[in-house]
Amino acid sequence: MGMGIWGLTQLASVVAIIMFVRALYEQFYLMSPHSQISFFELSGEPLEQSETYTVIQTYLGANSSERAKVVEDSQTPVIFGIDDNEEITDDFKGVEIWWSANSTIPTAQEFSGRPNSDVIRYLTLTFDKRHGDLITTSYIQHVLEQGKPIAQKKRQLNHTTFEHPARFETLAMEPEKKEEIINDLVKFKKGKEYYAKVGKAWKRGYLVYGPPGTGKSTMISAIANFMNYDVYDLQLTIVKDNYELKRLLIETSSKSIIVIDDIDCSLDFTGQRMKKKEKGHNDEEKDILFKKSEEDEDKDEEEEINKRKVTHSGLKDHNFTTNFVDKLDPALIRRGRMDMHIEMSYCSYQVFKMLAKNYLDVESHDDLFPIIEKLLGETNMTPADVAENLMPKTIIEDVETCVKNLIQSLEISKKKEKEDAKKKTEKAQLKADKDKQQLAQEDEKVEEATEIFEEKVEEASEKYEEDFLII
Ligand SMILES: Nc1ncnc2c1ncn2[C@@H]1O[C@H](COP(=O)(O)OP(=O)(O)OP(=O)(O)O)[C@@H](O)[C@H]1O
Ligand SMILES: [Mg+2]
Repeated sequence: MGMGIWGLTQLASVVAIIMFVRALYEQFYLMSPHSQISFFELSGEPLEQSETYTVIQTYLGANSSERAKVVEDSQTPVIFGIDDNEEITDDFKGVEIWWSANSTIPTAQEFSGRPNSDVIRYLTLTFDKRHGDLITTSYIQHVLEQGKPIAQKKRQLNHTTFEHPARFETLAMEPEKKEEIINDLVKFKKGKEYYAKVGKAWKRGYLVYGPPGTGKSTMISAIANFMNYDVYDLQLTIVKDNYELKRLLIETSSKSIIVIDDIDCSLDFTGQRMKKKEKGHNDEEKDILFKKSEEDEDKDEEEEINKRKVTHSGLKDHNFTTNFVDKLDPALIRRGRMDMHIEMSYCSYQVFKMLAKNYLDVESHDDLFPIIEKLLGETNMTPADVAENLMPKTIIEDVETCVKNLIQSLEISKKKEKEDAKKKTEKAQLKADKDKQQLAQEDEKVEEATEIFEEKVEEASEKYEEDFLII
């Protein structure tokens, strides 16, 4: 009906008006159309990435179907977010939004405290000014809500951006053992063809174990530096199943070491581990699994998985554990699958000498070194504690004072160990006495009960006799 009153001319003029408005709009659009909001990577706190930045990056990465496709096709690791100078277009309720990733060289000191702080990254959101309200009220909230859960999952895999100063040269351990590990790594690195020839996946598993402070983390840093790989921290406690683990592993870039923090999940480990645990729950185990994948014939694409097992008593009963154990591919974590077992142990005299060389630049001392050798044979001290004791406490402390400090600590440690042992014996004795006492008490009770029983029997038979007589 409405259309009926519109003649052709009217319609033509409406079209004209629309076109005119559109031209005006376009002109307006080109003149002052956009607003921009930027989100910086750093939160202002040293070494801390802005949560918002991470969440947005995650949202953008997860949202880009095109990127996902590329990933599927080429089997390249998924890298969340967008890369420098890349642009992503998003659509929200029919409104187009543009995201770009940029970086700038810092001019002020405000972003200091970050290793490799050569650039500051930021994400810029560009949108039509007319949609300002929608963007600032709904869209940003939408992005954060969508990105957050994924970002949280992603955090299971923390890329450690710190520099790792540890090198094999400064890692104190028996030289033969160290050499064996280095040779193994070199062989692995060069073994691409060999692995392909024998039809084996190009991967390598290491189990690093030992009490706290014996250098397990230092060993991993040394390996990372030696292989020139990135280090990722993966918390197995949050990984629900195999699928998720695989997804996380794909997320890592190639040439990376993945450190997996794991609670004691009582996998079918050998009795050796159980024996260790009996000694004390301080023992820690750490698995490293190296995995290399071939992507480019010429490129040395490598991936490492470093799996770490921590025996933290407090975490033992946690639910994730059982979930995890049930669902995770045991092949990835079983001790038997590890190609090499590396035991990090308490400081030996040989290890002490390396630490003394590293920390004090001293190779021998006629009077003091023999004392240390004797003490190290009598008490257990971790390389971490030895190193700590060797470090000059003040700038005026000389080598001799430092070595003497260590001797003092070793003596204290020896005394404490003796006292602990004594206490333990005393405690055991006390318990034995108590058990004996309890046993005696129980015997007494049995005796008493027997007496009562006999009395009762007697009473009963007497009564019986009486009754019998009555009858
Ligand atoms: N074998 C070692 N050689 C050189 N330095 C060592 C060694 N072991 C320990 N250290 C020193 O002690 C510190 C702590 O060692 P590290 O963190 O590697 O021990 P860990 O076995 O990983 O301990 P935790 O079980 O507590 O994680 C290191 O920063 C390093 O300076
Ligand atoms: Mg450690």
